[in-house]
Amino acid sequence: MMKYITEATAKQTIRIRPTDSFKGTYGHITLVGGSQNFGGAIIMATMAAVYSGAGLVTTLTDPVNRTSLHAQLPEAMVADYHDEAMLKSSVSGADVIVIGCGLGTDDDALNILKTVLDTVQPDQKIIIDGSAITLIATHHLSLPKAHLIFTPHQMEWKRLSGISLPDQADVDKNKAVRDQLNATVVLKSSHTQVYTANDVFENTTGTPAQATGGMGDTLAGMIGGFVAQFSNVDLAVASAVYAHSAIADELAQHQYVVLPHQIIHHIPEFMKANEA
Ligand SMILES: NC(=O)C1=CN([C@@H]2O[C@H](COP(=O)(O)OP(=O)(O)OC[C@H]3O[C@@H](n4cnc5c(N)ncnc54)[C@H](OP(=O)(O)O)[C@@H]3O)[C@@H](O)[C@H]2O)[C@@H](O)CC1
Ligand SMILES: Nc1ncnc2c1ncn2[C@@H]1O[C@H](COP(=O)(O)OP(=O)(O)O)[C@@H](O)[C@H]1O
Ligand SMILES: [Mg+2]
Repeated sequence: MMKYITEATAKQTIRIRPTDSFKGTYGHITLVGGSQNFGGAIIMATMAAVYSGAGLVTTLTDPVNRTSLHAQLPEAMVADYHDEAMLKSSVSGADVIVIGCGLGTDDDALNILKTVLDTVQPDQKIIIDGSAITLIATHHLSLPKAHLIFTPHQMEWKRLSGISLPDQADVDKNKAVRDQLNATVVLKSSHTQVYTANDVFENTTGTPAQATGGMGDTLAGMIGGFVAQFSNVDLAVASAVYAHSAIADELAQHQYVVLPHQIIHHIPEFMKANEA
């Protein structure tokens, strides 16, 4: 039976911070992505992770993106994703990895993705978005033992699952592929659904004002931030999906279009209003 993601989901998840805590309490995220052409995607994902409250954030990207990322977000550490030793150690040191936002699909991107998938350990959580999903589908890459969270839009889900867009309305078909992948699947659309081991949740927030490039990159970073901080992974994913679109709904009351960076700036306020 379909369950719904509501304000109650967010309030059940977002916790008042204990006084006796420090940055290590809130998780270390490593994000990997941002080719020379798609730097904006990894900047939005990184900002979303930091504004969601992740304790420590490291971004591995093409060096051409370093200055623009730091100009917006001095809080993030940045390294070159071509440096394989650095890539491996940054992945090993993370609680949560986010890969694929603006990664692209060329040979460099494929090699970087393979290195990350080879390095991930079973106790880690990895959010697989955008180009990383396309690469896994195209090259039939095998998946690591880890907590896998895929965040496909409908075309990416078609590439990964083989399910046509009309057939994606069939929850049982999506579920069957989720079971094969043994992953959490966030199937993004105007009514985003979250497939977990035991449940299917449908989001109740969202607006066509969100239909703009970078919106999914922002969600991937938010999911990373929520999963890094809140121990129930399914609730953390569902709450990030809810918050991303609830903030957009609020802004869309007065705006024709809502930009990803505008959502990002409102995350801390949303979390404060819903902490419990
Ligand atoms: N500023 C930046 O740096 C940005 C960087 N980005 C990065 O770019 C990379 C590629 O990601 P991508 O999603 O743009 O391309 P891709 O996977 O080929 O999908 C496009 C194809 O799928 C279709 N399609 C798409 N959505 C659909 C849907 N919901 N339902 C149905 N169909 C849908 C679409 O159809 P069409 O629009 O042509 O009708 C088209 O054929 C990725 O790494 C991402 O992070 C972007 O985030 C933008 C901002
Ligand atoms: N009409 C809509 N209503 C609600 N949400 C939408 C709508 N259109 C797009 N979105 C949301 O915007 C995001 C788009 O993700 P994606 O296609 O990966 O964007 P990008 O890769 O450009 O960042 C998803 O979270 C999706 O749910
Ligand atoms: Mg995307």
